Amino acid sequence: MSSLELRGITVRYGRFTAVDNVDLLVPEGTVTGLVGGSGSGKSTLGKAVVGLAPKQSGQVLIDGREDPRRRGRSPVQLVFQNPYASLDPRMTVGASVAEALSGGSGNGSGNGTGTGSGARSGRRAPARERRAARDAEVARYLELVGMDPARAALTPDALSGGQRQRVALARALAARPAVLIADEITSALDVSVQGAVLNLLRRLQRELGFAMLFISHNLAVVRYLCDQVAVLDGGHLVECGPTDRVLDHPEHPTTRNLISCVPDLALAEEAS
Ligand SMILES: Nc1ncnc2c1ncn2[C@@H]1O[C@H](COP(=O)(O)OP(=O)(O)OP(=O)(O)O)[C@@H](O)[C@H]1O
Repeated sequence: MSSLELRGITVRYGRFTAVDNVDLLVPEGTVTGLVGGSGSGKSTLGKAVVGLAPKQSGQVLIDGREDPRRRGRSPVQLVFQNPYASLDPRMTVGASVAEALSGGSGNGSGNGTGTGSGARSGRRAPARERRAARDAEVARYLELVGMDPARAALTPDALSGGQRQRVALARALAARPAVLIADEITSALDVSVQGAVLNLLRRLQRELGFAMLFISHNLAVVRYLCDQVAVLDGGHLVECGPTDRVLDHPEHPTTRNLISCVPDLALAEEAS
């Protein structure tokens, strides 16, 4: 299990500061919800963690170490809001997931989901065997996210939004992340499949034990999924604490304001 620690992260777009000196710890194996109004800097902070936003200053630490790349790849995976944009339309589902697998067959590292079928003896297996091992591993990741492995041969245009988001998750998990950043991953989906994807994410997070930064507008979902909540306002982290404490007894006016916009949570707070 791994932790994610952000120290003094600042992101500027030209002269505009989108994220200002943010410190945040996502303890190992736990989920932190990142909430805030529109434009408060949530996505920018998530992108800065994986180097997709221009970080002016600050450090991203995994298990206390900066940039601990494994096999040349980042231990942090980001799943975007839009499953239609996050997959290459020309690649089959199987090829997409296979691309994310580290070095072909499993190495038994990371979250322990590898097959262990690689050439540890030093002898390189014939191409046919390597392909079969890779296909088996792709099938396992598709099964992990509740998809029929027979769909590996399809391209994304043959899938529904919910199925595409499952493929995007399978792809992220195939990279065996220590940390997953989920940026509004259900907001582009039909309400009827949002619950299924969230249940899946909760189950996988518990089973595989990765740390997760869960970016969301939806405080009810944050309550369901997150151990702690961090609140952004104008690029500043204004409040952070255990989920029940922050949502039931908010200390900052921004948090109170966010809660007051959700009728059920506002009533729960009034009743407590
Ligand atoms: N590439 C960019 N260039 C310039 N400004 C940007 C860029 N990306 C984001 N911003 C600005 O940075 C601020 C934070 O944007 P960000 O997308 O991180 O907010 P957010 O909290 O994720 O909002 P939302 O919930 O609406 O997605 C906004 O004012 C936005 O306009």
